[in-house]
Amino acid sequence: MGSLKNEEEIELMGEEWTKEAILYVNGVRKVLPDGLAHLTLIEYLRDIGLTGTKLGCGEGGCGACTVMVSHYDKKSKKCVHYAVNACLAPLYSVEGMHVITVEGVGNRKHGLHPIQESFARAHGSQCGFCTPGFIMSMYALLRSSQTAPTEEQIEECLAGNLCRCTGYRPIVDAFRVFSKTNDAVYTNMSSLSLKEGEFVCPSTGKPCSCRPEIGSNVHPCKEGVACGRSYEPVSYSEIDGSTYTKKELIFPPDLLLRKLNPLKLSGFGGLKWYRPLELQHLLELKLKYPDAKLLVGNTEVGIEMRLKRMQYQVLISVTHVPELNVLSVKDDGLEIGAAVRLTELLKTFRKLVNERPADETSSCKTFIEQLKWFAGTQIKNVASVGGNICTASPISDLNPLWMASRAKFQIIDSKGNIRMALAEDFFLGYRKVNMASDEILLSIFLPWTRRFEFVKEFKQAHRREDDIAIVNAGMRVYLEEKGSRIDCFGCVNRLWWGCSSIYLCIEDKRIYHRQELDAGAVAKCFENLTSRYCDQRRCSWWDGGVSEIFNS
Ligand SMILES: NC(=O)c1ccc[n+]([C@@H]2O[C@H](COP(=O)([O-])OP(=O)(O)OC[C@H]3O[C@@H](n4cnc5c(N)ncnc54)[C@H](O)[C@@H]3O)[C@@H](O)[C@H]2O)c1
Ligand code: HPA
Repeated sequence: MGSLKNEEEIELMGEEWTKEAILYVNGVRKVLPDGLAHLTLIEYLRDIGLTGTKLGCGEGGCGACTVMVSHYDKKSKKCVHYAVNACLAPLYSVEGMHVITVEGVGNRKHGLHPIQESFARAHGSQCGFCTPGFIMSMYALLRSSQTAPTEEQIEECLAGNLCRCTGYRPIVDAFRVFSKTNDAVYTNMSSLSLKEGEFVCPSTGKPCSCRPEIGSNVHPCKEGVACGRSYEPVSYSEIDGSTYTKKELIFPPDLLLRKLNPLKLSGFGGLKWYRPLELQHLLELKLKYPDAKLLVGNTEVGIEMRLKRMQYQVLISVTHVPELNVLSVKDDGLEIGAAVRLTELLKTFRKLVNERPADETSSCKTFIEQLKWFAGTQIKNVASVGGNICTASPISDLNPLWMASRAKFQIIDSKGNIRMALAEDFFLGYRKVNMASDEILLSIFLPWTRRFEFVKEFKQAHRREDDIAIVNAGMRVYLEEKGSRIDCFGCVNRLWWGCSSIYLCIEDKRIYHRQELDAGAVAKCFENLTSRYCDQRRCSWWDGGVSEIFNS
């Protein structure tokens, strides 16, 4: 092994690595010293006295640690704002960014922010532990929305925040005042949908039987006695921030002008942390440190290091490597860089589904559906497509879909040689993939679906949102003249991961011929498949036959 000096010299070839790291927290510039690579963002925030951000589960599941991160996106020339779990974000991952915590949103001394005020008035807070996280999720949604969000978007942004006191109703009520509510949905309701004695309540906008006394101006709901509601939602104009004296924190101009640098920092126990800005330098690092862990969202590695006590000596954050962030629409499909975040991917799929012929986007639709249940917004904002693929976890919600969609993975080695692997050949077993130690995943190619080809997702978990699958699957139906076939890929109860060996082929030549095809027939076919899994699961599902289905 060469001397430290020689190693340094080799590392410093090519790129000008620097240890200069800065961060803005609630509008205040902080210089991040070297030596903190082992710290998470929440540890740092609480160390500097910002204890409003709470540490709950420590694995990105409860949202108590939610903060908002903003950075300047050179491609779109815009500042982007998003919620993240500070418990998983490595401190240096937010270098050059602006972090806003609940303290930066508002407080009793300088005035509550309208979000906080509405939350308090709706009794959204009880024990208070989860409150900062809810406020920050909502704050990030409002700051990143061009127009008022819909109620669905509000619910979606809260899927990664847990509250064990309120039952969520007061929280949703508190935030509802910021939404674009289509009152016509309620007020134009046909009288047929109202039961006798019911009318549309002017207070709640929903059917109820609390009609005011004739001649009385007082509506019972206004007094908080009818409809079982003690809280009446107030309109946004009532919470106009008149008590909010502090201005909204802006994106620091300093960060707009700042040039990003490749980082080489360190942490406790000799931990090395790199942030290359070019693919070539990433490959060089991988050649030099074959065991280095690549990081994007750290939502898997962070758990491995903290909760499973796994130790890595070299971490390479690949978030800023341009080739890994490609999202390119081609004639025959979509190319997705391995570091593309799931939120970005979701946005792209939604756009494609609107723009392209329906035939081509069956896979895109199924990814949109599955991503709803994948994890909370904070996780999707940072977790990458490649991180999920390379983890090759048997509970992965997306990997069966890549296989069913005939996706191909582009893999590059440290010398720059590129090869392609079919998704269905890539997964070798429990957390094992077909990739050598000097190789990394460069991108994913998702082909458009063909005519008469349909892809569908399936996930069965204990709880609908933000939970680990017991069974999940990706299925493809392709209808051909000579009979049709269904290919199915999936995993069962974390115990088993089959990939190539579970290449399931259930042929149903009886019903599905191209001529007979309609959307209903395909839906029925998927329903049969999924109910088969569910039934099996209910009756001592593993021993009782699921393994048989998967191995047949
Ligand atoms: N914590 C949660 O609540 C939660 C929920 C859903 C999903 N997830 C995780 O989301 C992860 C995806 O995102 P992430 O970006 O946070 O993962 P990550 O940064 O933790 O990296 C995960 C793994 O993928 C490897 N990796 C990443 N990019 C690679 C590349 N281009 N080539 C080769 N290896 C690469 C890493 O070295 C690491 O082993 C999944 O692995 C999944 O476990 C977490
Ligand atoms: N979904 C949910 N949780 C996970 C996944 C996933 O795909 N991978 C690891 N944890």
